[in-house]
Amino acid sequence: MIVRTLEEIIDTENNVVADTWNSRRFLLKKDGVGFSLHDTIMRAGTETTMWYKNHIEAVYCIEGEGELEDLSNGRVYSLKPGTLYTLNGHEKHRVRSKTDLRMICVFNPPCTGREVHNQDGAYPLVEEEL
Ligand SMILES: CC(=O)NCC[C@H](N)C(=O)O
Repeated sequence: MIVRTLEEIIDTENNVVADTWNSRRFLLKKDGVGFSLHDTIMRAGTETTMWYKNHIEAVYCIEGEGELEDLSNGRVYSLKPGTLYTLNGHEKHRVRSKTDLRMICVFNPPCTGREVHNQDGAYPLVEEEL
């Protein structure tokens, strides 16, 4: 069994800070459970364009207000606590945060730790052995 707390992660390298978000990474590839799980804050007043070509990501909003745009068809959805989106078609998308948005993010295949978006908005696929 793996038991972790946010307090334990916050001052470690598993709190990954990028320009518009920071991601507290609770479970990673090395944990061997088949997915990674992150508690992520998208900062108020920012927008982030992403395109997870190599991963499926599910995102569950638990705090804040914002907007999600599916850039494959222009549809716009509001984000608020209780909203889940899943990029099962690897859709290019954009998140606009009106307030800080707190999102629980699950990735398959799991992230390995330090990933931040490349120029396409993707995370590279790391094929390292455990
Ligand atoms: C919602 C979203 O994808 N935010 C970007 C950060 C990423 N999900 C992460 O936690 O690594």
